[in-house]
Amino acid sequence: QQKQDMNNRQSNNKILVAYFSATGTTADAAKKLTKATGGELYVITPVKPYTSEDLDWNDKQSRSSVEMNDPKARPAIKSKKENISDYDVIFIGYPIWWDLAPRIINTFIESHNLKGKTVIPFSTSGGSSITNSVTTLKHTYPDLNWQTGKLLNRMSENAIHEWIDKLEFLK
Ligand SMILES: Cc1cc2nc3c(=O)[nH]c(=O)nc-3n(C[C@H](O)[C@H](O)[C@H](O)COP(=O)(O)O)c2cc1C
Repeated sequence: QQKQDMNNRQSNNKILVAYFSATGTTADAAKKLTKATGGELYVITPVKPYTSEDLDWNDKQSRSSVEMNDPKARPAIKSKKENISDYDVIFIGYPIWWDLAPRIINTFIESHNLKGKTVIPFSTSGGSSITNSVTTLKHTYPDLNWQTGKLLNRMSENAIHEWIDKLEFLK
């Protein structure tokens, strides 16, 4: 039955799993999600990779601190996803930074036309919930069709499958 569902889903929706990951945790979650959805994986790559110094949240002058303190910061991305118009459903994954999505997620969203698509955030964190980051994204981009996001901390492939199977808009 599950196999059947997957096949139906693939024929009805084209799914993209786009993510940014600085240290690999969100990348792992994105790969599991890709398997569970039958979607295509897409890495949001910064032109300038984040070093461990860049990620030092104790340093107010670190790159991540400076970017997150500036709502208008838009770190450049290496490339745009071609043919984004082909996709119906876009998962967007990111690590929680200061209770928000990293600014590079804004760069990704603003570089592509996501209007009319179903957009589902997912993230990993050190313990914070995804809620505030999703509220902020919804507020910043009210014209997009946002769905409730999910924190995928330490989630198994099976648990991700269970979540996916409950999403009506994927059916
Ligand atoms: C600059 C920075 C800020 C962070 N802020 C938070 C936070 O507010 N809450 C939290 O739970 N974790 C926070 N974290 C931890 C990351 O969300 C967590 O380690 C995440 O899984 C990293 O994902 P990645 O390996 O895909 O980059 C922060 C990490 C960094 C580097």
